[in-house]
Amino acid sequence: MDLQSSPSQSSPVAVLILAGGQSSRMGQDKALIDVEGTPMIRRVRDAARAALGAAVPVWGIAPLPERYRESLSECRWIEDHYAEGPFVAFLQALPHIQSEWLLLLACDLPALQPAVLNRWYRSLAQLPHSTLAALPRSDKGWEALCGFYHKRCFTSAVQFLGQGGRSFQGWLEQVPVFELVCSEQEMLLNCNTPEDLARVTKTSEEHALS
Ligand SMILES: Nc1nc2c(ncn2[C@@H]2O[C@H](COP(=O)(O)OP(=O)(O)OP(=O)(O)O)[C@@H](O)[C@H]2O)c(=O)[nH]1
Repeated sequence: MDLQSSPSQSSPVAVLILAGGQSSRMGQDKALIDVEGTPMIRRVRDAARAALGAAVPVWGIAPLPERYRESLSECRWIEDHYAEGPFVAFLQALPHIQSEWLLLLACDLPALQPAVLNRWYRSLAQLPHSTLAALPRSDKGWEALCGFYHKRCFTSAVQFLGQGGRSFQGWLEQVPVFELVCSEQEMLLNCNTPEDLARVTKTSEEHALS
């Protein structure tokens, strides 16, 4: 697996959005579904920018980047040559992004709260040097696709890949991860099914009315 690239200019933090996979539970490409009139992938980008500043570099990785270019124009796209899931996509993107911290986000997180992402980002400066990732937890375990990774994690992630590892959860069991407090668990909702989508739409309509 070739993980080389020409590195970009460094910045303290960047955002990486994952778009790809099968969307088999949704039955159509989740990234492009409108929630409150905005494609889900753009909502994710907008929340990240609101949290980290409009100038934060935003990257996307997808097997077919052209599918998303219109919805996410001001984004640097990387082609995912393997389409072997989120961990392998993340590893392909890391050599392109030289920021100290990377906020990794799935494209199917329509309820992200910028204030929470901002609070998490500000907490990173206090973490021990050994920390490679800072993530929230849910009852399913680490929320690997909604949190921060330090650039030092690359070596360990490549080693894990070399041992045949392909899953975030397996890798995260082996590295120092800091738990980000998340009492706002509703923002971690992955919109995977038409039922999830109906719930998100109903919640946003209720907020609009209140
Ligand atoms: N670039 C890239 N992103 C992926 C890949 N597989 C999944 N993703 C993204 O990872 C996130 C989580 O994906 P999942 O919901 O677990 O999987 P999915 O294939 O999209 O959906 P299902 O078929 O319903 O499981 C979403 O943002 C997907 O777009 C992949 O192979 N490459």
